[in-house]
Amino acid sequence: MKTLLTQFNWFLKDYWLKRSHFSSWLLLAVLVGLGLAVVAINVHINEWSKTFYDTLTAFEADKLYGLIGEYLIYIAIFVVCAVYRAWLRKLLIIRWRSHLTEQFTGQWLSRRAFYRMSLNDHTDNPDQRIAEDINVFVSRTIELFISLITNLAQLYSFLVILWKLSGTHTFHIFGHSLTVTGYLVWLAVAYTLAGSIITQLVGQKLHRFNYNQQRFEANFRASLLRKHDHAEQIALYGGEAKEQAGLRREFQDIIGNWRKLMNKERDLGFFTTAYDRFSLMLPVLASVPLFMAKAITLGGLMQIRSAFSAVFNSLSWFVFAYSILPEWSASLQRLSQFRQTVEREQKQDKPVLEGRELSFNGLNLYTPARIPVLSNIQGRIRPGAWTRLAGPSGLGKSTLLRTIGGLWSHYDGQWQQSPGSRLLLPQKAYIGNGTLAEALSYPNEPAASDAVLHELLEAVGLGSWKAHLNSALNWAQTLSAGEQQRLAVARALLSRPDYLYLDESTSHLDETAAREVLMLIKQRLPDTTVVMVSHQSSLADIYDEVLDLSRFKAA
Ligand SMILES: Nc1ncnc2c1ncn2[C@@H]1O[C@H](COP(=O)(O)OP(=O)(O)OP(=O)(O)O)[C@@H](O)[C@H]1O
Repeated sequence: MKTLLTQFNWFLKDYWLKRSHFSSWLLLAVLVGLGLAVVAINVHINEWSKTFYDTLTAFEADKLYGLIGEYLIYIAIFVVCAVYRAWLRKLLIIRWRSHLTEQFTGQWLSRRAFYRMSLNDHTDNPDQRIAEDINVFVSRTIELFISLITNLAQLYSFLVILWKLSGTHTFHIFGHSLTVTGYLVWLAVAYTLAGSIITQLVGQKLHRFNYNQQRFEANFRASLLRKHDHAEQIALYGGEAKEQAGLRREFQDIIGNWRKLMNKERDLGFFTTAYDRFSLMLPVLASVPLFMAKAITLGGLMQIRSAFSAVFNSLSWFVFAYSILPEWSASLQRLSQFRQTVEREQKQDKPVLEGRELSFNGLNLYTPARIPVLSNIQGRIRPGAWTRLAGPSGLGKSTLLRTIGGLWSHYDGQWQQSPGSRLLLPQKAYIGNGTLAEALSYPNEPAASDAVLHELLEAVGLGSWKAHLNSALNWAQTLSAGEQQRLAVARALLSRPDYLYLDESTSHLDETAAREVLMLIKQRLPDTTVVMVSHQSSLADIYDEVLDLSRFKAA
């Protein structure tokens, strides 16, 4: 409980205790005000119903018009308050959610936390945390808070009314007499409590089935998405039948659980529907003794009925709120854990030691599970030269490139680099959505003129795509693997880094094309220090130096 409060406190401080969010406080105050206004109107309507039914029974037709007019005014105010309450609540939700989403995505994407988290299998899915949990947490917090105040006010107002209307009554049961004050209040409390306990008991299994249903639906969706992402490979293998069988199997889980869920809901429905329906008549039946004794009029009976129903609804809300608290606290916990993981990963970001050149002095590399990869690496990379990292597959060449590229933090010992920008081109370039000009300029916005980009495309061998510079195609699907590598080289030429790290970045090109592309880099970026990994042995003359990492293989 204490941790939950501490976690919640962070979210309060982060948004609600900042001066800049004063307008959200105003919004919240208006929302609470509208909720209280709705309660006040309900109280008036409750009093009105007594007068109205008493007027009816007294056949005072001339008074009816005035009463109907009064009712229409109440309804008009009620409608405006209720509609704006829902509208403003949504406005407040989207404000707080925007702030948190900005905050979470910003933190997650800063200091490479997102990259390190992607290396750990056990880290939560960011898509669920950022998209789903923030939404659940924000909506539930606001809904719970506002309805708590409104329901407390409604409960108090109508309990007072019901208490007054019940008066003190003496019941005669089996020869005994029992005098009770406010008996309708006790009846409402007992009826709601009994109903809620039975609903909880019958519906207990529903939670599990609902949870499983969401899980199975998510699995099915993810599976469909995988087919979309790997459409080409599946089509090439002719794996359609196998995939359909897999989808059918996964959908069977949905069907199986759905059946269990609908049966359980049916069982619960028998009780809850009867329970709700009966709650409409119960106060009438319970007031019959007062009515028969002429202690109350028909108007009084109707007033009791509506007051009872208000008390019943408010009490039921507390039970409902209690049942959604676990969902709320689970989203709060998951968000807090995600936030703490991001903070921890950000702290892993190690500052680069500045020196005169790129050099290693007893550098030890590990896997995220702390298994040694390379130990005690020594050496220097000559500024402006081209150095190839050599060694057998799986030795740790890419890991070293990731380290000097600023991605890998699982190391100790020392390495240093002279100040300057760096760019790492992996084997497979990332190409997001957008135009070819945007893909070329990534991660910056296109700043170069079309003429410059046309020339660049021509230079890297993508001249045939010049006409499509401003077309938004699915470039990751459209360009061949080799063309994607050419595009990555074009990006490097555009951004002109001081350090360029090439991790098998020409592996999809034939050796002549690879040589042309590398020579282009040499020619256009003569001062850039290049460190590369390549298995294309015929390119040996391209490098000035070779750093053989085999001797640093971890024991
Ligand atoms: N994210 C990771 N989690 C666990 N182990 C990893 C991770 N990344 C790399 N490794 C391990 O570290 C070792 C070195 O991998 P690395 O990719 O650096 O080798 P490499 O020399 O570049 O190999 P190749 O020439 O085949 O590309 C391998 O045993 C690999 O399994």
